[in-house]
Amino acid sequence: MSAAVERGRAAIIGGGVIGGGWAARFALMGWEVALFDPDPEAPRKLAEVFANARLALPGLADAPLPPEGRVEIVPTISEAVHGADWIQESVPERLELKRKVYQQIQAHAPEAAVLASSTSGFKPSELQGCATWPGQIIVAHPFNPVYLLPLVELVTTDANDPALVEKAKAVLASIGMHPLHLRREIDAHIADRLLEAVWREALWLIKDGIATTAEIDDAIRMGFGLRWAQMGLFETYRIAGGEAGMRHFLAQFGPALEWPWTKLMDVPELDEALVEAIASQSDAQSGAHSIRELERIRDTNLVTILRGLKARGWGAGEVLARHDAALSEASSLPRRFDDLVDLARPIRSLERVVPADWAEADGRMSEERYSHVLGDATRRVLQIIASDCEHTPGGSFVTAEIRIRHLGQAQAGDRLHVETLVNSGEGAQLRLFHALFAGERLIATAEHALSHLGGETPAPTPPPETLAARIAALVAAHASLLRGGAASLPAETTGEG
Ligand SMILES: NC(=O)C1=CN([C@@H]2O[C@H](COP(=O)(O)OP(=O)(O)OC[C@H]3O[C@@H](n4cnc5c(N)ncnc54)[C@H](O)[C@@H]3O)[C@@H](O)[C@H]2O)C=CC1
Ligand SMILES: C[N+](C)(C)CC(=O)CC(=O)[O-]
Repeated sequence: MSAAVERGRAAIIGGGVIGGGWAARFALMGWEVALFDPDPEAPRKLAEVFANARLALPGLADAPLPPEGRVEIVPTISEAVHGADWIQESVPERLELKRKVYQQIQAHAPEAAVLASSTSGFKPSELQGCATWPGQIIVAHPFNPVYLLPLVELVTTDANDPALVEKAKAVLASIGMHPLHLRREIDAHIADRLLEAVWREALWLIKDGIATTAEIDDAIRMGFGLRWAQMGLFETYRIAGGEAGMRHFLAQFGPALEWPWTKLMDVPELDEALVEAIASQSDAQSGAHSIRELERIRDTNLVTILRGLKARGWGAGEVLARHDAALSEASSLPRRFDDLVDLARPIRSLERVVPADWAEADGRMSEERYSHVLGDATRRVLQIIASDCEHTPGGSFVTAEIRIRHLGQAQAGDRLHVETLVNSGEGAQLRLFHALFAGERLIATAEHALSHLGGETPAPTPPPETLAARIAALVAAHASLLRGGAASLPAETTGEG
């Protein structure tokens, strides 16, 4: 679904915590962004959100990304929404303000644009109330940080054309999100209902002097919060029921629901004393870091967790894996031998961004990641050479030797690419030459020697005829580049400098 969506133009109305996150997600996924916010501080805040988002979001992908879209802060709503395909309203949570803003938006917006609200609590029918075109308005409720968390609750009404709803789902999936379409509208949607329940109990625990903010956070992050990151409530409790599963769990723990464990129905009064207790405990817990520092810590942790889930193909990791597949499909990197239109060019064998969790404490990409990236480039070249060919069962190339020459450094968030030459292919042996760039800077070269194993015997054997012919064609085409200095490879990389 996601590969089919054209990148378009997003208008972001309100550029605070949530609007800034939307702007970053759209722009980093290649959309043009126009943002309107009357706050004179909005450009500074937006620049800081973008700096953090650039370190975090692109590194979620193990696939080539589109170039970052242009971002413009404009002085009026009409300029922001002009020509927009998607309009995301993220102004403060006040119904009258939101309705006023829709009047202004709809006086200038294209009728076909989706007008989505980030509201945490209002139902779409309330937002559609006095609108010029109620059918254009939906709820797309994201989670902070919008540029990393995939969930977006999509809430619609009968006033919305099903085609507009499908378009909304496709756009959200194309920017790496997981649209959860609610069966019907309800105050505060699904996730905030759950969050509010936990929040209310937490406020009571502080008010009653049972726990501090730090202790409550430990109770979450050392235990059930970790479980919830990968399985939800029900799958987790199914396992907790033992071999008899959910029925046994309900029989054993269901009666507890009637015990006086919860204060859910009572709302603690948020009086001065409670506000002071929460705020001062929170200062003691986390005040040593600025909010931007906390955001960076949170983002790196989330990137690490999400990438772990992606490696397992589970939960939010499945969404990331699907998005990677769509990004790869949409990229211009060669995948098949026929994609090598001009054999006499180096093969563009990798494009990716350095993820936050690949960096040392000072931000530099750690040494083992050079081998990782260059290994991925080798794998891609081997896939290209072997594409659409019949394989000898068990036949494959294995690494015999890798020599890496370090020439510079990459940082978290840097865009990497690798250009590869095939420098020899005698018998069972294959040698590749990689040049690794961070942006335009050459940061490493590598020689990768491989042997072909035939499958039936452990001894190296020449690859099948078609593969051997392709390798020979590439060796011949690349020979002059290796001798004379490739057009897109600096002379020193090919040993001619
Ligand atoms: N903060 C959160 O954790 C989440 C908030 N939301 C929802 O997102 C929306 C925005 O919330 P936040 O970003 O947290 O608030 P915020 O206070 O950080 O940002 C709101 C922004 O809107 C701007 N603004 C005010 N009037 C405006 C107008 N007439 N036109 C354009 N911009 C205007 C403000 O200058 C401010 O920059 C709310 O509906 C909220 O419920 C949704 C998910 C999470
Ligand atoms: C506190 N909140 C209701 C604004 C939270 C959300 O809406 C979602 C989130 O990011 O937790």
